[in-house]
Formats: sequence, structure tokens, C-alpha cells
Amino acid sequence: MVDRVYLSVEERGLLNKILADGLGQRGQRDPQWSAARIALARSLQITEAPDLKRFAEQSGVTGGSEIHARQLTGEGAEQDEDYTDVYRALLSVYTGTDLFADEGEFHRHLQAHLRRGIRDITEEWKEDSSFADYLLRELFFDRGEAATAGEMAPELAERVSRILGQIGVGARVVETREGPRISRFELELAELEDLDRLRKGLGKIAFALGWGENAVTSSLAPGERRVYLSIPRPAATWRTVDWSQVRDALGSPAAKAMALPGCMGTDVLGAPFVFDLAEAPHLFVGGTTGSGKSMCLHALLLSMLTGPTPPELLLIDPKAVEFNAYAGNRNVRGGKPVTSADDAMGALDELVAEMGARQEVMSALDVRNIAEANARGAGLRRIVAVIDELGDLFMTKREIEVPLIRLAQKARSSGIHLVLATQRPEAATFPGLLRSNVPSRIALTVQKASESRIILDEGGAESLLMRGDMLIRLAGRPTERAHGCRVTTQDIQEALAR
Ligand SMILES: Nc1ncnc2c1ncn2[C@@H]1O[C@H](COP(=O)(O)OP(=O)(O)OP(=O)(O)O)[C@@H](O)[C@H]1O
Repeated sequence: MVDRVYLSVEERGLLNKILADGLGQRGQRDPQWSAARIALARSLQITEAPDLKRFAEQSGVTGGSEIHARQLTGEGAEQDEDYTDVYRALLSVYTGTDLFADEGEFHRHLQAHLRRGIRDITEEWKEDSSFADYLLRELFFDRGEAATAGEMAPELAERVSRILGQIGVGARVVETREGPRISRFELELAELEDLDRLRKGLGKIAFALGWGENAVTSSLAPGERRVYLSIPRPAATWRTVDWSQVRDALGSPAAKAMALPGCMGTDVLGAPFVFDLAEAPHLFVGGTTGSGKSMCLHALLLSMLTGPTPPELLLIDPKAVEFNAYAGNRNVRGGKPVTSADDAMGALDELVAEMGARQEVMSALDVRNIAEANARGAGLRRIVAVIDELGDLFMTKREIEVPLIRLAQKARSSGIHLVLATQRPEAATFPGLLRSNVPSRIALTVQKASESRIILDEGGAESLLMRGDMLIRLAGRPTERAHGCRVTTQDIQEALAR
């Protein structure tokens, strides 16, 4: 018999919050299983099994509490209230093992799903928003497709072949690959003219599959007459990428060789997307509210802090919300994030002065950049200034443009880098001189094609799918699509505790 599952104090707290604030069951007696079943349902939506080590281990739950199986699965209750075998069957399919035969394993998987579901709800449900709306959006939206996610690829391949025929493109599907959020088809085109027909027909393919106009994209693939066709999947079938997966990628020799390794998530096929901010050398990040911009910035900050030589971070946050957790960290310049426009101006002026001092050191050593200076023992540490939200800063203090432009123009060689983020990618927030000196860009979902063009000099970001979906254009490289990883408050705390 399934005995019980264990929860930490925080996890139990979330269940109580769902009951009281979400389901309005204030004062009722302990119907905690109803909240727990919602958390189970959330986890079961994700096609990948939860990490057993992380979510089923008992060690992290000291001081926590237990939920009995009879509450969770209805075990031992009347026949039509006992869902134990339904859960057992579901989890057997999920894991590919017979969980009817192994009670302990069933227990472990049940607990892992419950705890992952609680983790997801904690991340996704904003306290001040309606829980009913959250449930509708996260649990029930596109439920039909979610249920058939496993069989989708061959069925989709047939549909795609049929649609290609309808729009007059002669093509053979050579390979199908499922990324975390996108199905990618490699096509071999019959004739050269099929390339034009395909490009012109992308809107029709999207329309036929029920997506927005620019949701389906194509790009050239290696090999004769080969192209990739990328088709998004419904949100309920996405595989979430966690920070822990990204962090592992930063341990690779290639990433360790970078001066400022950055990884915000994966490419469309799920491989970590790692780049060197020192080569970027300045980055502009734009995306509408809820696009995942904050998570993207946290992933970038954690990547740099996890690297072999963490830089000094100047954090500027006029809204005084996003970077609070970093206060007191030894890598933060001045010990805490800067929140007022006047202090931001002062801090950036100091960086300009620091740049001047470093240039003198480099000229005395007769070297061209910080790497060469450090090879001669200069001991200069890289500095990264991160501003979230640039638009607010410009509104209260336009003059801040002056030190920013000077840094963007000249700070690269002295090891000072800028990351400028905004919710409002407008010409006024990203003016000409700054634009031309900040060559690397990340566009998360934006509302209009014109905003995409401000960030990337091209459209496309208006058709992204929120939640960290992004287009990255690094200096000298073509635009690439990536999916951000999820960064939890715990991830940030763990990284800062190092
Ligand atoms: N990479 C991701 N994977 C899964 N969910 C994500 C991801 N990025 C963001 N989300 C979801 O989107 C929500 C909004 O993300 P985030 O707070 O980073 O957006 P934002 O653009 O900074 O919005 P705001 O400006 O309103 O803070 C998160 O609470 C989370 O649920």
C-alpha cells in the first residue's frame, strides 16, 4: 500500500495558500488533498519525468509534514473515490516501468510529481492574480493536444507533408526532431523554386496549423536543397528547462575558457546556448511584461557568478524589485543594487572614471586590452553593469545617456560591459549612438514588429511565445532562437551562497 508522501514546510505552506487564497476555502477543515491533486495534475502535464533525486529525496524535508495516500489518491476509499490505480497506471506509462509491481517506486514517483507540481505552481501563480485564471491558463489550455503529445510528431509530419503539397512545395521530410517547445522538420526540396514557394507559404502553413502568422519559420540546413521548418507546439507540451541543467553546461571546458560565460537556456533542440559576454561585448535585452525578461537576466547573472572568475556586478534597478536578493553579495559593487536615478548616474560616472584609470594602466603596460594587462599581472577584474529598467531611468534622468554611451563606445578593452534591459523597446529608450555601440541583442516576446526591429533590426520577436522564448543576435552572428531556462528564488539563493 502507498504509505504517505513527505513535504517541506514551504511546500505545505503553498498548499495552504492555494486552499485559502486560491480556492477560497478559508476556515474549512484540512481538505489539503484537493490542493495536492492540483499540484499533481500540474506536474503530469510535463512530458519529461521529474528529477527523482531532486524531488523525491527525503533529506530536504526536515521539519516538514506528510500527506497520507488515502488523502492524495483516495486509497482505501469507496471504489469511485479511489484513484490509486489511475495514478499508478499514469505514472507507469510516464516512467515506462510497472509501478503496480513496485510499491516503493510508485511512492517515490508520486512524491516527485507532487513536489515538482508545487514548485511549478509556486513559480507560475502570482499571489495577487486570480488562481482560477491561472488554472484555466496553465492546466486546461490546450489540454487536448497535451494528452496526445506523445503521438504528435508522426501525425504532425503527415499534416505538414499534406499542407506542403497544397501550397505547391515539392518536399520530402528527411528528419523530425522535437525540441523543448518546437517540432523541427528537415526537408529536402524537389526543386530550387520550392524554396521561394516555401518561404512565401509559411503564413499559410501557420494558418493551416492554427498558429499566428509568423509562428512557423524556415532556415537553410546543411546539405543540398535542405531546409529546416520549425513549428511551435502547444504550451502544455513544452519541456521546461531548469537552471540546474544550464548550470551543468557551464562546467564544460569550452564554457570554462570564457571570460564571462552566459547561458540563458537552450537552442530550439534543447542544447544549452552558451556565449561569452566579454565578446558580445555589450547586450541589449527587450521584452514585454511577462515575456521572461527577468528570468533571462537572472540566468545571465547566475551564469557569470558560477563561472571560474566572477565579475564585479553593478546592479541598477529603478523599480527596486528584481535584484533585491543580490544585496550583500560580495560580487555586487557597492554591496547592494542601486535604485535611484541619481545614484545610478553617480555609479555610471564612477565606471567612466574607472575606465579611464584602466586605460592608463594598459597604456603604461603597452597592452591593448584587459586580458593582456592581466597576463602581465595587472589584476584587473571585469565589471558588468546590468540595468533593469532602462526606460524608467531615461524617463527620470535623460542625462544618464552620456556615461552609458561613453562606456558602450570605449569600455570593452578595459573589461567593463553593459547589459541594458527594457520592457519598452522604443527609439527613445535605445537611441542611435547607444544602438550602434551595443551590438548584441536579445529580444523576448514584444507586442509589435516595430519593437522587434528596434531590438534586433528585424521583425520576428512579436511572434514569439512568451515564457522565455527569445531571439538572440550576438555581434557578428546570425539571429538564433532560444528558450530561456526557469530560475527559481532557491536557485538564486544557492548561487549567491557560493
Ligand atoms: N524560461 C521559462 N520557463 C518557464 N516559465 C517561464 C520562463 N520564463 C518566464 N516564465 C514564466 O513567465 C512568468 C514571467 O516571467 P518574468 O517575471 O521573468 O517576466 P518579465 O518579462 O520580467 O515580466 P515582468 O516585467 O512583469 O516582471 C514567470 O513567472 C514564469 O511563470
